[in-house]
Amino acid sequence: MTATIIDGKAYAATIREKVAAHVARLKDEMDITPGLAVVLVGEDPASQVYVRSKGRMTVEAGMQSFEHRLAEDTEEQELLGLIQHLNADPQVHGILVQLPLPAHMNSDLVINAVDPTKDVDGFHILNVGRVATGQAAMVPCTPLGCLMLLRQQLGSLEGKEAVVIGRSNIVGKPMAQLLLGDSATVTVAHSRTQNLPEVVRRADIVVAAVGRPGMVTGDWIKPGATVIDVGINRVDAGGGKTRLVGDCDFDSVSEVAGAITPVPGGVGPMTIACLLANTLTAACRTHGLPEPEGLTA
Ligand SMILES: NC(=O)C1=CN([C@@H]2O[C@H](COP(=O)(O)OP(=O)(O)OC[C@H]3O[C@@H](n4cnc5c(N)ncnc54)[C@H](OP(=O)(O)O)[C@@H]3O)[C@@H](O)[C@H]2O)C=CC1
Ligand SMILES: Nc1nc(=O)c2c([nH]1)NC[C@@H]1CN(c3ccc(C(=O)N[C@@H](CCC(=O)O)C(=O)O)cc3)C=[N+]21
Repeated sequence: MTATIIDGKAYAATIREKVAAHVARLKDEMDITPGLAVVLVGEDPASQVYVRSKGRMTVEAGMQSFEHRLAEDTEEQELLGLIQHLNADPQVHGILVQLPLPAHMNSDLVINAVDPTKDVDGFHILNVGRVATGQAAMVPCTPLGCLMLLRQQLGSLEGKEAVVIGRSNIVGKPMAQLLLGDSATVTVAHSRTQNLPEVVRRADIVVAAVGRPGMVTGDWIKPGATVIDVGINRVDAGGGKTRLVGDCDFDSVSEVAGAITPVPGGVGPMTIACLLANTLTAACRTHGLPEPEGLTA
């Protein structure tokens, strides 16, 4: 079997168009321009790339983009002060603090300092609890993007066997909650899981969020399964060049799977599209306006 390639890049573009159309109406009819503030602490080159493309796509969707870059050795208190300032700024509807933060900062404290209604990453403890209990929340962008791709590919997820590899707070755990919310039967695997290939072979749906290039191979995959590859790994491509690969060995997995997301061009663009969607949703909620349909879980 040769897997269908799930074109996350194209699907993300349709979401960004929907967002842009709604933003244009908000501006026209209500004189409201949704705004997203992105805070980057330190000089990590990969993070700088994400922050730049987030800023560009925010502006392309008709929203305001505010970028704050702080030095690596910034005191935690200064970052908390900036967050208070953004919480109070009516032009800012969404706040994203790029992770990971430098080691001298307490990430939980920083994340929970963001006003939960502006927490477009969905990492605040209140949003985590709302997602877990099925209440209206800000849903983390990467898992939301994966859920959208799965629904589009499979229709209903009800009763499907899903295996999520990875249990981080930003991908694995919220992904498991969303799959459960759609009535899949969910297993969360991690570095201590025994017989991982066997566990994964049961799955109709595999979400790989590990950070190990090519770890999942074709012999782990049930024929016809849908595979969502969240991994973003930069590897040596020879001649001083690098390239991005996922957590799945694309060539062998795509011979067995029914459908698979590529890296790049799969989950990554969906993450950014969902960030814009969350910013729009936050702006609508702040102003007590109806939310756009189909842009949240
Ligand atoms: N496409 C996108 O938009 C995004 C992509 N990513 C990418 O997704 C990947 C995961 O990110 P993130 O969740 O932040 O990573 P973390 O490092 O926070 O978590 C990795 C998880 O993988 C598990 N793990 C590690 N090694 C193994 C192994 N050998 N077998 C099974 N499980 C293992 C860990 O288990 P344990 O808990 O036991 O240590 C952990 O739960 C990365 O490649 C990252 O770059 C991340 C965010 C967004
Ligand atoms: N607070 C916070 N929220 C995040 O959502 C967050 C974060 N911190 N820290 C880092 C990770 C990583 N992440 C990605 C987003 C887009 C792509 C993306 O668009 N990738 C493109 C390729 C980009 C390239 O070529 O480098 C693709 O997969 O096609 C990747 C990774 C968000 N993260």
